[in-house]
Amino acid sequence: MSTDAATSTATEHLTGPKFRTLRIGTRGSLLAMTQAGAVRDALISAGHPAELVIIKTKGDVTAGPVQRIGVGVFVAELREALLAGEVDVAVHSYKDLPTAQPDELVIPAVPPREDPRDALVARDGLVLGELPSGSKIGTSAPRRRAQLRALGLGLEILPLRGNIDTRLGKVASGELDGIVIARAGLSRIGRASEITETLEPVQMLPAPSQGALAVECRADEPDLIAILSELDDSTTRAEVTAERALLAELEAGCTAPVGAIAEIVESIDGEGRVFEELSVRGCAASTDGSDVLRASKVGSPESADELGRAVARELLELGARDLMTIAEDGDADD
Ligand SMILES: NCc1[nH]cc(CCC(=O)O)c1CC(=O)O
Repeated sequence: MSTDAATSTATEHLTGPKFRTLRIGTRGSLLAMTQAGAVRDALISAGHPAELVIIKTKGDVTAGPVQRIGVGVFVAELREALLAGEVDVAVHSYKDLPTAQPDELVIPAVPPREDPRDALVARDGLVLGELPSGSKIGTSAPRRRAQLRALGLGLEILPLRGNIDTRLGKVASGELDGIVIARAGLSRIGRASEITETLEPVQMLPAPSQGALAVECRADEPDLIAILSELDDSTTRAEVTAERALLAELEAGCTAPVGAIAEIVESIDGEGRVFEELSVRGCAASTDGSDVLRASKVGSPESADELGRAVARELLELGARDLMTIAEDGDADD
């Protein structure tokens, strides 16, 4: 650790026997506050005083498409606050993080995740199969748009942004017949009852690491890293590691038409012993939904990273690179 006076002032609360109240940086949206609040409560329960500090990000004040504001916009300013020592901990929706991790920051905890699947919220309690051809469905993720189109239901897919409440409001007002949205977000803010269908991964693979949180801190704080590690869930960690490795191997970002789900499953060996395996499924799509490639593998949870990369390489062999390039050149405006 540096002997620089300013640095020791900023970190002295970490070097004593007890931490002072940990400052957790969060965006101000209801979802972000709920997620960071859950981490705060878990820390307090484990005996570590903690409080929330709201950081306003450009993503919260701009209504333009995510592609135009830039990938990672929801993340960058939280990280700046962390690096500047304004907060000790940042809580992110893991799927919003770029795949490249900055050297100065680490993620000591991935808490148990919510259901990673996507959900349909449609008018009149309708499920996908009941929506008439031409129904207007809102979603902003190229991944969701591509997979919806590939279902061949003749749905009209429209761009959708804003916080969860705004999005749900477009179904209630009749502007849209339905929206597709992460189930986890709805559950966390207590509105899962509005879901009319939870989409199975065979229809719609979620975004890599959807439903998971990343609890991040500076890399040079071993005491804090040890405390945050208590919140880590090894199952979620293995699943997210595989999904993120798949995304990284495809060299794609959080707005790419890439879906992935990794799940720890129980298998039985030749002698009847139960053991855990990691199942990984992935897809790459063109935004227009003309083609969705899929691949999957099952292996050891210890080789989560390699398993995710192997599924990605299979997608690349099937032509994923060309497919995703078509998507980028085409209408990727939402
Ligand atoms: N990209 C926005 C975003 N980031 C995290 C969530 C929901 C919570 C999660 O997936 O962990 C959402 C909303 C959505 O995709 O519907």
